[in-house]
Amino acid sequence: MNATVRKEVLSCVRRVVLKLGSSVVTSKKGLDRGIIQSIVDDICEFKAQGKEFIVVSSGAVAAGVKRLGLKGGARTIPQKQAAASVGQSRLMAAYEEAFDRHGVKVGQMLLTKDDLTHRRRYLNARNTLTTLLSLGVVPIVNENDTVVVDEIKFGDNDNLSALVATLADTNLLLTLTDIEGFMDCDPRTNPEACLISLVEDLTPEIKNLAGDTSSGVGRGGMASKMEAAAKVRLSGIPMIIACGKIPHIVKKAMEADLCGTLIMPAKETISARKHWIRYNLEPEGELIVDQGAAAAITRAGKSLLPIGVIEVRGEFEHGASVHVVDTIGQKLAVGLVNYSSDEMHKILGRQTAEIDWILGYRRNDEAIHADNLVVLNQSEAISGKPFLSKKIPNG
Ligand SMILES: Nc1ncnc2c1ncn2[C@@H]1O[C@H](COP(=O)(O)OP(=O)(O)O)[C@@H](O)[C@H]1O
Ligand SMILES: N[C@@H](CCC(=O)OP(=O)(O)O)C(=O)O
Repeated sequence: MNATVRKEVLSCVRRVVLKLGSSVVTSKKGLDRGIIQSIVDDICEFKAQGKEFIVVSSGAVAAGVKRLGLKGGARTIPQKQAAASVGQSRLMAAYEEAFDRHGVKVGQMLLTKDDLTHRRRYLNARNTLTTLLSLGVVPIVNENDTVVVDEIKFGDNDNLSALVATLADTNLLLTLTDIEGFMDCDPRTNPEACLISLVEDLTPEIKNLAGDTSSGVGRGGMASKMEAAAKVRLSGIPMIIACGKIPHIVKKAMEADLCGTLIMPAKETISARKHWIRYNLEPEGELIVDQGAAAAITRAGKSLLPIGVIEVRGEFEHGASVHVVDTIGQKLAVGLVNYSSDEMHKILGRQTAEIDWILGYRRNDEAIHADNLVVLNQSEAISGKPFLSKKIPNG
């Protein structure tokens, strides 16, 4: 069953985001050029067959720390940024050299969270990525650590790779780390840990099995890989988490070998635009809605009308992202609101036909149009099934 599912999922893969963790591309001595070369060799084999790859590579900070000889690592934010600056150019040089052996060109793309929040910049990033791919170039992506501080970071490259996978319309997110795959507990603290080789439905129970990092160089651990999985599966993209230290792991994973963990796409997916609304924007306020409106948007897929809104929280402009919340405080949806918070205060609870004479104009009939509204936990709510995972001890 597991083998059949893998073959089926991988048979239609054309474009891949390959995420390489710091623990894969670096060792205690700094950048691990041997590993990088062998992964690049595998990529080029598939590239020659017409498959496209985008590499999201961590390792700049870890490589920079070594290069700068910072004993005890980069402690402060400026130190991390300095290390990233030094390490990033070394990282790129290693990829240049490795791909050059195959006559393949690479292009660097350093992104910040802001780049993927603003719609125009998001679309620009998409154009650049697809143009690079059409020119046969392998884009090497990383977060632009030198200009961002913790509050405005993606935080980790797992989440960044998931956003890139959706942005670039890929068919697989292949994440290589320092561990066999996703296990039922952290193998570093529990030697009894078993590999979960197939995850069909990413329920909260499954996600809770993932812990933080203990590698010393990684960020986010398995928990951020599960966040990434939740993001890509909602775009219909499967994810494989496997160990980057295993020889020819890219080849094995792409050829449906039973390595690592395969996380299946959700049965109900959302469009790339709705995905952007849900995962790339930071909600700036809340609209509290009555029971009727809650049912209309969550069960019937309707727009949110001003009449169903009973309270407005926060200050926002029209076009901002806001949460839609029910009367017991549950976040039901997120969407782009057609009126500012000041306007919403005036029109809440009122009929659409009244908007004109209350405001003197009517921008839209809806507070949030259904096209700009994303119901949260959609896949779980719709499938309503208990989770099912297949466990194969150590393989
Ligand atoms: N349930 C789990 N299964 C596997 N690994 C886990 C789990 N929970 C926590 N981890 C930790 O996650 C680490 C991998 O994440 P991380 O160190 O961030 O790697 P990377 O640098 O590749 O992103 C593993 O080394 C392991 O210690
Ligand atoms: N942008 C950072 C990587 C941050 C990160 O997420 O690291 P990892 O958990 O190893 O993927 C760097 O290049 O060092």
